[in-house]
This record gives sequence, structure tokens and C-alpha cells, in this order.
Amino acid sequence: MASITLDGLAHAYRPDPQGPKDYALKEINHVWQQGGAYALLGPSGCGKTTLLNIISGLVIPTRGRILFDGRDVTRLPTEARNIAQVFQFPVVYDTMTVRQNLAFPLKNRGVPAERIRARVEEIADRLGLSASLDRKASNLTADAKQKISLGRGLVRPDVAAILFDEPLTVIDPHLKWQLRSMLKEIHRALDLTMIYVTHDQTEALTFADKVVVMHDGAVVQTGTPEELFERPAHTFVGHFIGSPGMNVLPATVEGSTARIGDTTLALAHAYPHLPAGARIELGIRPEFATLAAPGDGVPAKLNRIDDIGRARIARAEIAGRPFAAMVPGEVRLDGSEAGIRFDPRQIHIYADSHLVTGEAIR
Ligand SMILES: Nc1ncnc2c1ncn2[C@@H]1O[C@H](COP(=O)(O)OP(=O)(O)OP(=O)(O)O)[C@@H](O)[C@H]1O
Repeated sequence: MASITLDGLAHAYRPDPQGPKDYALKEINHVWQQGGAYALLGPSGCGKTTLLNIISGLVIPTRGRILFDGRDVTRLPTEARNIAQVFQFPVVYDTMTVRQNLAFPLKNRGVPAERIRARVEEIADRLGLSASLDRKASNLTADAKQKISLGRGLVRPDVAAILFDEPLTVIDPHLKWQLRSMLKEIHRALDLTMIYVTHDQTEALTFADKVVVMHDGAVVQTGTPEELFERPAHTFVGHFIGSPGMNVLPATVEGSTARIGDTTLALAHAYPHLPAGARIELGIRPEFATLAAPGDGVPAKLNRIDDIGRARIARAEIAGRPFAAMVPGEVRLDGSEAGIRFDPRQIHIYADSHLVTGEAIR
């Protein structure tokens, strides 16, 4: 296992990149700590695969270096990097048994037979494959085949890292949660550095200790699932994580007050140094905004109420912008006129999409 350092890494597919828009991956500096469980999360086209391919050696970056335990591997081919990869679709040898498939990466490296047997049985046990060890892989379901692929990625104890590229795509939805928790257990037990690429926030947040969120070729936040929820560093993180995502409204902020339309809100912090000319927005998660009667809080137009089982969510508009808020049991409204109360401690202020840290109010 190794720590992996991305040092000033950037990549453009075109040969003569001029500005940031020409880069599929904008400059990134990051350290994946040895033994960490990471997710690389972002929508399609944000640059996840490009970054994964740079780590695995399939793509040589336009700029910057990649270091494994301090050793520069930027120009080393995949075979020389000592990493394991698990892809979206199963990669198994159909003519081999499950046992032979799992043993393959170890046999290839000349590991003694007894150690292979013990390791294969351990990994099979952890993935729930023990009963099929001596069956031909060809007769198994797509789920079981993908478990074999995962097993082949996990079987070598000496890899620098294991890269998972959307590994649960073919897995039946009701088995996904089970495999995610298996992977988490395996991570805890085996001290492996794992990087898990996905566009699915549930997969990322349940698997990873640290999530790296990418947007438009750039890393916009790296944090624990709690940090991403409680303090989104970028409005994109607020939107992308959470269901529904964070509400974002244009606002005018002066000191410790914010104006939305004609309403003034008191903030829990002061913002005396907002950058001049920046686009200022206020963000608040639906969990911290509550539907209320007209005249209470910020005026809103209520469109509908969704019952999502654990809660009821008001779908409303504030100053013409969509806004989601919690519906308390006691609220009674006639028609669409409503108010929305904000918890001031949970309001975030953004300048040009980036979080601004407030100061204590004197
Ligand atoms: N070989 C390539 N040549 C040119 N442009 C590419 C190439 N591969 C990717 N791109 C572009 O680079 C950007 C990032 O793509 P990338 O595949 O890394 O994103 P992603 O987040 O992995 O998306 P997905 O989840 O759809 O695979 C996209 O705009 C894509 O069109």
C-alpha cells in the first residue's frame, strides 16, 4: 500500500491548451493517504476517468507529477505501478473456476501455492463466494461475476492502491447496498488504499471516509461525508449532495444581514470582506428551512408538498427561484401564499460559487 500524491496535475486532450476551458482536468494537488477509503464523485464528463487513468498510467498528464510513496511514477506504464483495477463490467475468465480466477493475479506473480489458497479463501469468504469457489465462472450471474472481478482486485495484499471505476453498475439494485458494506468491511480488515469512482452520491457517501468531489474538471471539495453535507465549499457540492440538494438564492449581504428580494435576514456571522463585484449567493439545505404561515420568515409561493417517507418536503419558490423546505406537522396554509423560516446558523454565503467563511459578530 502506498500514499499517492497528485502534484500540480493537469490534463488537456488537445495538444495546445490555451486556457482552463481546454483542460479536461484542471490543476489538482492532493494526497491519497495510505490505507484510506476514498471516493471520487462527480457527474458524467467532470474528469473522473481522466484522473483515474492518470493514476493507473493509461494517460500521461500534460502537467504535474504523480508520486507513489514519494517516487515519481508519472511516466511509468500501468504494469510498473503495482495497482489493481476493477471496472464497470466483469473481467473474468469464463473457462476457469472462481478459485482459479481469484488466484490468477497471485499465480502470475509467483506467490507460493499455500499462500494463494489461504488468500483466495479469505477473499472469497469476505465476498460471499466460498460456496461457488469450484464452479466454472461461465455459469454464474452477472452479480457473481462482478464479485469475482472485485475479488481479483482485492486479492493482492501488496498493491499500491485499488481503483474501482463505477464497480456496481451491473449489480442488481437490492444487492448494491450489500456489496457496498462488504467493500467497507474489507477495507477495514485489509488496510488497502481504495479509490472508488462514482457519479452516485449514495455509493460515495456510504463507502468512503473521504470524498473528493469534482465538477467541470476541477476538485471543488475534499471532505468527510459530514463536511460535504454541513459545509459545502462550493454551490455545486451543495446541489449535488443531499436529496433534495441545497437551496441557493441570489442575495445581497452587508455585514451580518442578507437581503433576499424585499426581505432582510439576520445571519449568524458577519461578512465584512466579500470580494467586490463577486456574485453573492446564500445557500441553505432544505433540512434547515421550514415552511411557515405567510408573514413568518421569507415570503414564498408554495407549489406542492412531496411526502418522501421520512419527511414532507415543500416545493416552493422564493423570488421566482425554486426552493425546498421541510414541512412541520403543525403548519396550516390556505392557498399558495407561505413563508419560510431559515435557521441562521445553517446559512452559508458564497462568492462566485465558493464558500466564504464568516466572522464572529462583534
Ligand atoms: N480521449 C479523449 N479525447 C478527448 N477528450 C476526451 C477524451 N476522454 C475524455 N475526454 C473529455 O474529457 C472530459 C472529461 O471526461 P472523463 O471521461 O474524464 O469524465 P468522467 O467524469 O469520467 O465522465 P463519465 O462518468 O461519463 O466517464 C469530457 O469533456 C470528455 O469529453
